[in-house]
Amino acid sequence: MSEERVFPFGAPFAIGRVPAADGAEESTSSQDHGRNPGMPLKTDWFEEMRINASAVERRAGTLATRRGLKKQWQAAWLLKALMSIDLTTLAGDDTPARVRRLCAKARRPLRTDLVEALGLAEMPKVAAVCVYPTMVGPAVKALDGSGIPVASVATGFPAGLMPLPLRLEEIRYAVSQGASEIDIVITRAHVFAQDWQALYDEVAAMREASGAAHMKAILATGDLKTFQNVYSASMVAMMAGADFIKTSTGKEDVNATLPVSLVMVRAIRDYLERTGVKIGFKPAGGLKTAKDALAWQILMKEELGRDWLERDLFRIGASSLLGDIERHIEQFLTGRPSSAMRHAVG
Ligand SMILES: O=C[C@H](O)COP(=O)(O)O
Repeated sequence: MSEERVFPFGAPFAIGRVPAADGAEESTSSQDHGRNPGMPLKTDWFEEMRINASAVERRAGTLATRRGLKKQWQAAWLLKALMSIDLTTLAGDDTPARVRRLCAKARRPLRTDLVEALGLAEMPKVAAVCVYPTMVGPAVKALDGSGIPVASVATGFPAGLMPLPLRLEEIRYAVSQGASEIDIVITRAHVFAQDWQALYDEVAAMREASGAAHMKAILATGDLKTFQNVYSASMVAMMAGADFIKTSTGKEDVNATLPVSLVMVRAIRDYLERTGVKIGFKPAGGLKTAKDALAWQILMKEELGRDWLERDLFRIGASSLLGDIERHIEQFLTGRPSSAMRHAVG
């Protein structure tokens, strides 16, 4: 496979760059957008908001098709998606051995021959490894020296139905084990009761317990029932200091969907307009295909812009997406369909 076939726009892009949709390479150097300082609760920012559900569904439905990525850019976008993955294992039968295997994959998510064929100077890495609190220690050890952060779910994941002091203690435990990112779950009942003060107070307390660790707030949107609830919960989580808002635990009946993600990214856009603060977005749960990854990348770029293709503002939470991305990159490089059995599961 000649370099020209793979990169008709010229020299291979460097890690941390992604070609523009029109093919022009544009720098989007990774920058740390820092922490969300949060702000006092202002319910008037969302209580008056009316969301037109059919307009949301329509817009989400056209997003993935509106901007068909030119075939020659797809490998670059998929590589970018791979580098945005929070590679996850959150199963009752997780063991340190499984977590070590996952960390080995996080360090080397692509086969060496594919890395070479892409003309990359170094092995790309996933954005983070995401595990349960008791698996943080083994993950930190296995990732030592790699620069890959460990994210821990906490606060009684996935249901969140534990007393708040225990949920806060769980955060502190995960941080003490070396987690530098904490994925919290909100109390859904506060949303059903429209008790925004209670929701704000719990998320703010979780943010404080996270200390220097970046905090992602999982809204469990499949439980929240209405777009209105999703928008309001997004706003409250951001006001309370969440650095990222995340759709789902992967355990709800309905996990990440494009319409719900659209509502969340619009909330991020509104928050940015009002405060100047950039909040990250993490779709999670049920994202398994390269096509899914591209659809969410298009959503980010169309709705929020190029900065939200970088992993400091965009993550994909997934336990079984990497294999399909690797398969599609190989298919792109060879021009032939690649069999799933040639790739590691996950
Ligand atoms: O936070 C990440 C999710 O739990 C992953 O869900 P998944 O197993 O459906 O990919």
